[in-house]
Amino acid sequence: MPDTEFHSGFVCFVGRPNTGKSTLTNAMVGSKIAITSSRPQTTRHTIRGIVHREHAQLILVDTPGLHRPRTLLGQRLNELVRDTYSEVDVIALCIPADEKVGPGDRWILEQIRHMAPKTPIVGLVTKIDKVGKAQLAPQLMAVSKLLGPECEIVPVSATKGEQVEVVVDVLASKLPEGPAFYPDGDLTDEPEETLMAELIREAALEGLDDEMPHSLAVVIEEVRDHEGREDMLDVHALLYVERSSQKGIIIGKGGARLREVGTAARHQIERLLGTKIYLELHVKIAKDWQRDPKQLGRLGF
Ligand SMILES: Nc1nc2c(ncn2[C@@H]2O[C@H](COP(=O)(O)OP(=O)(O)OP(=O)(O)O)[C@@H](O)[C@H]2O)c(=O)[nH]1
Repeated sequence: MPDTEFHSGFVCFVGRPNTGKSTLTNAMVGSKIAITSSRPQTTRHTIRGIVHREHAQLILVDTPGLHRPRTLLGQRLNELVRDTYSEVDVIALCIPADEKVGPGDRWILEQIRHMAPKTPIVGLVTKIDKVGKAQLAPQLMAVSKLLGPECEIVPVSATKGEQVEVVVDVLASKLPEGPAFYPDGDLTDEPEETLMAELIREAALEGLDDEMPHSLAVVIEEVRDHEGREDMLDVHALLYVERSSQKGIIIGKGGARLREVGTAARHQIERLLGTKIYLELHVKIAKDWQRDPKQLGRLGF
């Protein structure tokens, strides 16, 4: 009997670098990018995109990268990663069609199994347009052998749009039954600016303690074409904090930290938009902005 229930939930893509996770995310989401400030309180994850279909809503979340812990900070990060993996409803492990299954894939799988033993895993063999059928068949078998017989394997090409809907359907089938978390119409208003602000905010909070998140707001002041270059955008953003001590923390000694934040955020935004950007960040103090309705309005809350 066909399943006519609506399914909704959280999905994350994992895999070695360059395995096609972002490209597939974009192919699934299309032009719809989530307004992350409206994320449900049930999740602390950054939402990369929301896939709306008649029968399902998939919320694609970002997961911090896995790494071998060498320090206390490393351990803490891994705890965060563990929480993320165990909170999503399905994990999609991406392995390219044209690269042999290797120790990197096995290590990632071990980590996932260890951190989220109950979360279903789906194997995605990506970039299938790069290989012929003769090469694809053994790769599907190799991935199936890696994951075990209980896991579904889906071949896909994000760039050619082949099998993308099959990926959506298979992932959707692993999600719990339930209503959509987000209304359809929520997703398209100024998605890029909101997401840019969120990526900058994320980069600025990297490694800081729990207090700062509530005190930091990011506003995109201006986005325009870079003079003389069609392939580049200028983005000006303001980071609002509540106290001068916080300003110091964000900026760092001699501005070093802010420069790192800028670089990290720029990479993320360039990846998202597919264009080069010139990112300019300024930090301002807006005292008690959280409690001041006028300031809140200005900051877009
Ligand atoms: N031919 C082909 N190339 C692809 C496909 N999907 C991704 N690529 C290319 O593979 C490279 C890596 O893709 P990404 O989507 O950035 O990979 P990623 O896993 O998100 O990479 P990280 O951010 O490093 O983890 C890019 O050059 C993509 O254009 C595909 O379906 N076919």
